[in-house]
Amino acid sequence: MIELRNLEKVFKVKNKQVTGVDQVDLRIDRGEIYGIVGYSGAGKSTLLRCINILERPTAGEVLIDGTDLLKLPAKELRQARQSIGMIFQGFHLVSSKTVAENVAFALKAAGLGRTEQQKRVAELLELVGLADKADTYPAQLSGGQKQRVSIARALANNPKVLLCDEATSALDPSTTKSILRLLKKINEELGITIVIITHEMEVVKEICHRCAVMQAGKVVEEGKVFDIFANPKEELTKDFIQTVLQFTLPEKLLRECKGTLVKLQFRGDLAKEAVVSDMLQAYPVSGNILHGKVEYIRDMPLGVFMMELTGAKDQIDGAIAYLEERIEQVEVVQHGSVD
Ligand SMILES: Nc1ncnc2c1ncn2[C@@H]1O[C@H](COP(=O)(O)OP(=O)(O)OP(=O)(O)O)[C@@H](O)[C@H]1O
Repeated sequence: MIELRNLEKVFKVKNKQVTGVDQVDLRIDRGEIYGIVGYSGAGKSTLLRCINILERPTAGEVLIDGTDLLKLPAKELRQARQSIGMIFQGFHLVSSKTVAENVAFALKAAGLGRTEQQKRVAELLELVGLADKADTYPAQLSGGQKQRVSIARALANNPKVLLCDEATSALDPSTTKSILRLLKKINEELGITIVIITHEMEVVKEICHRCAVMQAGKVVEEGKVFDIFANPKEELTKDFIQTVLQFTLPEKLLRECKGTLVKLQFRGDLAKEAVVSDMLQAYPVSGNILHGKVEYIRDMPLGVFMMELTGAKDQIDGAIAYLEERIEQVEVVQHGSVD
């Protein structure tokens, strides 16, 4: 439904040219939640703003349901943009207007009558869980509530697409979770396609179906979120994944650990249990689990744990080879110093 072809955005700053987005090809399907991650300056905001032509690309195509927005005359482009809602990190609410007036503003602009506006505002505030805040001013709301108002406003004209520009970056972790739950509900119940840019892999893990990783204006890796977590290819992607999957063992524990340390990563928590106990039965080694956790990537479990193996070297080598055959990722973090 959203297709970016050879997209490029070059900014002219004095005599210099700065490339914000560099030859990006991307396809986002109808009804999916798509994440775009990258460090600061990677080009995420510019890419997102090119989707609704808030930023006009210098080259390429922006196709929404097959129509290239860049080829539309001004009036038709304005209409097409009504089907793309957007929310921002800083909420962008009008402080002198009440919650209801902030939401109604988008409806007024679309030419809806007063009674219809009131009905729609009530529906939207109910949807975002703010039915009791209609007459409140933004200054009296928490950050999470302000973001809910901006989501209601973005949905006012029944968009097909919702663009989220670092929508949770200004919020604490528990408010972030509640906003992500709301976005997931909107996606599931209204079928709205959501594109979310973020520097937090946690956000991607929580709600996205697929994601792209950006660096220096380019998409360097792209795919289903679970596959990206389970099997990242690029170093940059691995860095992002580490922010969610990494655990560090206390130094004292590492110093005292004389056996061979292996890190196992596997899909599903139960599958692994049998593999490890089978390995311990097949090889005369001891296995001591030092750390383990199962992360849910959307709803699919991905387990990571660290185990210390002790025993004769050839038996440990055999045990590791056995694990490697059955578990997706086995990494020897430290070789044992004693048998
Ligand atoms: N209006 C502009 N004029 C000139 N250069 C710009 C403009 N907007 C963005 N850039 C440049 O384009 C590149 C990409 O910026 P962009 O804001 O899209 O990155 P980002 O990944 O969203 O970063 P952040 O997370 O910090 O917002 C950067 O080098 C930036 O300096």
